[in-house]
Amino acid sequence: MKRILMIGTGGTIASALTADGLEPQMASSDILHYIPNISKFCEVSTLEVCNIDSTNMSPDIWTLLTETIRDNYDQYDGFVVTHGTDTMAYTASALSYMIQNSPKPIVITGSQKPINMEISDSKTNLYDSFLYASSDKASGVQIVFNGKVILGTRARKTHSKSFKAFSSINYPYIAIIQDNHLIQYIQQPAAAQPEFYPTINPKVGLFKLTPGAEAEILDFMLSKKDAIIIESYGVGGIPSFPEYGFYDVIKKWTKRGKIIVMTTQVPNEGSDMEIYKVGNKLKNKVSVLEAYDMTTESVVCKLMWALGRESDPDKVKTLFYQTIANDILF
Ligand SMILES: NC(=O)C[C@H](N)C(=O)O
Repeated sequence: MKRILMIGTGGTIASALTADGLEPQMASSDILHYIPNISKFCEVSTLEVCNIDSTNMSPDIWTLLTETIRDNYDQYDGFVVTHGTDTMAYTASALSYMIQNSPKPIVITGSQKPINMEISDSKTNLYDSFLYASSDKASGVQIVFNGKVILGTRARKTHSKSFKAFSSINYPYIAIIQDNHLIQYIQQPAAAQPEFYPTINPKVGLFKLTPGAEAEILDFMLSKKDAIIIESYGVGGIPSFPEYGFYDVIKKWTKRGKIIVMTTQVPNEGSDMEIYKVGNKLKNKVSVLEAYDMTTESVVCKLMWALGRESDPDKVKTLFYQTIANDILF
């Protein structure tokens, strides 16, 4: 019998309807009562690190989650974290960098409808998550949702209401679960022991380009943060007319040691800045990094992890381009 630790954080799966809308209220032990059949294959202990709508998720809670899993690691065979869907992809990315090469599965799940509603995806998602966390083939960090197992570094919320809330970006599903049967397509590489990195640097920001966007705003953001991700268009570039001022702002702050990563707002296939002149100059004359096939969620969390370990831009660059949990393969 597998021993699984269920860690509650809140979200719709733990929510009840109040006069002001849905609010997380249920403890993990209450949620567990809805899926008695899992006792056939696992024994579950429960705890909560918080009980929040995941809109309130923070890097401090990621540290707490990492420490909780680290402190309980030896006592359990796997972990199920219940979480709101809104920032679940960020937490899946964060845990992929903060807990690396885990031989034991760390599964994150949640739902689009509360567990006590007549029509809800909660019970299936939870049951599937415990099934996956109890599998000998599972390892590392992943989201289990709507019958799909998505690598933590590749998940993105792509539907705000329907049960198929998550997609796997630029990477296949690693497994599917159909009628309680697990079909494992890809096994994650794991080490004998995981590495835990509970300390991260949260001073990472995101600047989304829109026609008319002002370099002044980017300048302000770079004055406040240690790293900025620019979510650009297409395969990547920056408005290049000198009067726009973007090139000068980027040059000024990279010279001062700030990290700038270019990524794309296009959901699939990633960046390739060298294709167009608007990106090429930036890539080759200024030391701007590039996200390639990584998700924006992973870029945010990878920078927090890398900046938590190093401050020298060359060392951050080396960590950034290192493939971790299959996050960058381009
Ligand atoms: N489906 C959900 O869980 C959404 C909720 N607002 C949350 O992220 O906590």
